[in-house]
Amino acid sequence: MGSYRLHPPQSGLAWEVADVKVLQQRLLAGTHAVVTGAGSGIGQGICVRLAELGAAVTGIGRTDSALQRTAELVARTQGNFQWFSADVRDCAQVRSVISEASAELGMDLLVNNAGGQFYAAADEISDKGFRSVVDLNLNAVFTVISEAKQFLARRGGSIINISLSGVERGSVGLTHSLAARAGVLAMTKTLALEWAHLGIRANCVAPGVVISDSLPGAIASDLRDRVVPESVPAGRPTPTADVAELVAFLATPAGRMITGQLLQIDGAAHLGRGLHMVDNWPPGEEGGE
Ligand SMILES: CCCCC/C=C/C(=O)SCCNC(=O)CCNC(=O)[C@H](O)C(C)(C)COP(=O)(O)OP(=O)(O)OC[C@H]1O[C@@H](n2cnc3c(N)ncnc32)[C@H](O)[C@@H]1OP(=O)(O)O
Ligand SMILES: NC(=O)C1=CN([C@@H]2O[C@H](COP(=O)(O)OP(=O)(O)OC[C@H]3O[C@@H](n4cnc5c(N)ncnc54)[C@H](OP(=O)(O)O)[C@@H]3O)[C@@H](O)[C@H]2O)C=CC1
Repeated sequence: MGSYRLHPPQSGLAWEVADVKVLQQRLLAGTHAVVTGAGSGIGQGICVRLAELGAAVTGIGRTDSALQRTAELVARTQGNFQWFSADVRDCAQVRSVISEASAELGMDLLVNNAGGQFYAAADEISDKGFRSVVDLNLNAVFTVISEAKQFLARRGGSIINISLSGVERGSVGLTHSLAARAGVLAMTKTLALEWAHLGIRANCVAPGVVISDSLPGAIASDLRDRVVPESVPAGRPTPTADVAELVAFLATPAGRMITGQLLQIDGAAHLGRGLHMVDNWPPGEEGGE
């Protein structure tokens, strides 16, 4: 048996199609979804798809113009979208917007998507830098969930925490973020236990590389042309639309027995050698964030 090596994807595969939408139209009509980090990238894609499926969607983020752009995209689908400007690291702001958004509507789906980090070696991360990333990717998730619980409990709602593919193993340059995401995974499993009797489900959805408009152009092309082909067994990035479709599926009754799970949507990247094994990745001072 030869050693395993990555092969470029064959041409003509069934998955070489534009964004695929498999869920029944209006499947989420009558539901209310709250999405953090709604003004760009994955969060924006999730908002648009949920609204297209009939959910009333509330988006949260810090930048009004970005949230306004999501509102415009949702409007094209005849969907229902409201947004609140808030920093998820600010507990008082979180409590205020979650309760204002959900007092009447209740909450059927909460997507904790706001997140991010900078790439840095562990010995280059200051205490403040570590805490800042953990605050965004772990502490804020707890605050949002804590406030949302009373509304999720009304009808039995679903929590989806957006994570990172490979969260169960290490990755060079991501000490702070992986520490936070591992904490979120443990939190997710624990809440799946504690709140199962309320009908509240909790799962993590962990995308592999998603090349969205938010990434700087040089990073995006390096990921697409070199890093992904060299590290993702499927040889391709994860489309935002695929993440949105999975999130929507988990929110439907068909997902009612799925809870406490980590769903990695990454073309087997988590089983591969890891992005950090590719030369010149993570990006250093020349190309990094
Ligand atoms: C399958 C795996 C895929 C992997 C790819 C993953 C991709 C993504 O996650 S895409 C998401 C895209 N967006 C982002 O990642 C967001 C980019 N980052 C940020 O927005 C910010 O860095 C932040 C939110 C994570 C932190 O912001 P903030 O709290 O405002 O932090 P400050 O600027 O005030 O800095 C605090 C502290 O952190 C130090 N620091 C910041 N950048 C770096 C750096 N590159 N290297 C080292 N240290 C850094 C900064 O210096 C401050 O510390 P002190 O110097 O001690 O004050
Ligand atoms: N892109 C990728 O390859 C991957 C991304 N992920 C994860 O998916 C999630 C979304 O990433 P992606 O769409 O790529 O990145 P973006 O940077 O486009 O999205 C992050 C969003 O979160 C918002 N946000 C950031 N900080 C805060 C805050 N303190 N309060 C409220 N909102 C905040 C940002 O808006 P604003 O700054 O206006 O507040 C932004 O809209 C993140 O958790 C990311 O780590 C996971 C795997 C791979």
